[in-house]
Amino acid sequence: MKKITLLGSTGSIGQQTLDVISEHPEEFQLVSLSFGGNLELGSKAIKKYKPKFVAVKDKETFSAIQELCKEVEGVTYSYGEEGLIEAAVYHDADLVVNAVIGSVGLVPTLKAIQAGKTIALANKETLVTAGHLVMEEAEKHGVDILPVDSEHSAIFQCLQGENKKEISKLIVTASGGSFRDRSRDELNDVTVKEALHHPNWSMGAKITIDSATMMNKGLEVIEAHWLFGLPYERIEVLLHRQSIIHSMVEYHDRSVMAQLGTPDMRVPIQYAMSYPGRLPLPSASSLQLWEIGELHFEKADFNRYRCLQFAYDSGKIGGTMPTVLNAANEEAVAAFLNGKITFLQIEDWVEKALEQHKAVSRPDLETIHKVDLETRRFVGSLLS
Ligand SMILES: NC(=O)C1=CN([C@@H]2O[C@H](COP(=O)(O)OP(=O)(O)OC[C@H]3O[C@@H](n4cnc5c(N)ncnc54)[C@H](OP(=O)(O)O)[C@@H]3O)[C@@H](O)[C@H]2O)C=CC1
Ligand SMILES: CC(=O)[C@@H](O)[C@H](O)COP(=O)(O)O
Ligand SMILES: [Mn+2]
Repeated sequence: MKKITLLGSTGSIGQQTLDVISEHPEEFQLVSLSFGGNLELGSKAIKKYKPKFVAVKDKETFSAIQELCKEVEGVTYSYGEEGLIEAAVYHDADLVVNAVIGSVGLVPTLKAIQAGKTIALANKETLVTAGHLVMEEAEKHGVDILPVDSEHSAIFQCLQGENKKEISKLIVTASGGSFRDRSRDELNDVTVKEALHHPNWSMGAKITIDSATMMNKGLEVIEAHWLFGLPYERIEVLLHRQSIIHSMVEYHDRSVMAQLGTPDMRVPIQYAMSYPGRLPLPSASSLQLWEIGELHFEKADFNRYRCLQFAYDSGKIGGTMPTVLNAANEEAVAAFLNGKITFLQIEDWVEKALEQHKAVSRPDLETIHKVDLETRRFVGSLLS
């Protein structure tokens, strides 16, 4: 029986992680969870899974959730950043599924690693903003960082039993997002509703917008760099509109390994949770390639998807540059979702934030926090 902590339990990945736990009650027990402010889904999970520890975003939610779940005995509640960290290091858990959104996931991940927990990582912003700190800490504490992101899970699966030294390149597939069939000129007045309509995946709002700008793929290139230790020159992005091939690895004999499946995040979530073994998932659809008929591929266009170029450039510069990329993008996406800026202004804001920053190499946690905050302030000032 693996004892699980789930950070971000009310989100898209969080809810699918709960589905996986429900499919395998004899394999997984939820002992600690966190959520932000979604009292409906939060209380439902507490009543069903009866965790021992619950952390929420703020004091108001902290009071409300205790009232809503007063019949569930033996639960300790907490809130705020400290609460999220307490949930992450909860003593009885073996594995932490980090499914929070944004760089708020960084410190809980570092603390969970220091507490010796295995990490199933969906929260890619953690690796983008401070990948070197996370990987160093994982190495130091002998902790596995298991990818949940579908592309990285695919690569990880293609690497099983292979020698990493024999990899020639990683091929990360990209759907192209909500606006893949529109030209740049047609993006001037797209709406939030249109942007939130991903062709293949049902996901949280922020990642769906990232997918439409292709920043998601940029963040994933940086994520792959840290998880698999390859230089950016050997990480390629390939447009593949069906999201059936989740990513590939080319070895130096030119053999290419791919992982395929219907787009269903429960598969990579469960693989990270069951690793090194596999568990059945009968409710997932079986891939019928004859129904799909053809798989489609295109070269990634860096002029069309400027955020992809920004991500490669930031990753190659390294240091605090990806921290700026991530913080500026988080702020810009939130502003777009709140109707304050247009879709194309997202990339303008990110570009301006990157231009004004002088990268600091090998930043410590304090520097990461400082740069993250300064970037958010800078980007905020672009509105006024
Ligand atoms: N969705 C997907 O299919 C995929 C997602 N990912 C990655 O997984 C991560 C989660 O994505 P997704 O599930 O879509 O996101 P969602 O927005 O659906 O969920 C985010 C979760 O984090 C919680 N949360 C938000 N802000 C805070 C905060 N400040 N403090 C504590 N908790 C907070 C939310 O709580 P509440 O809602 O209660 O406020 C919610 O539980 C992201 O990094 C994303 O890039 C990767 C691959 C696929
Ligand atoms: C499901 C998943 O892992 C997402 O990151 C997904 O890949 C988004 O799709 P695109 O960014 O390829 O549109
Ligand atoms: Mn992905």
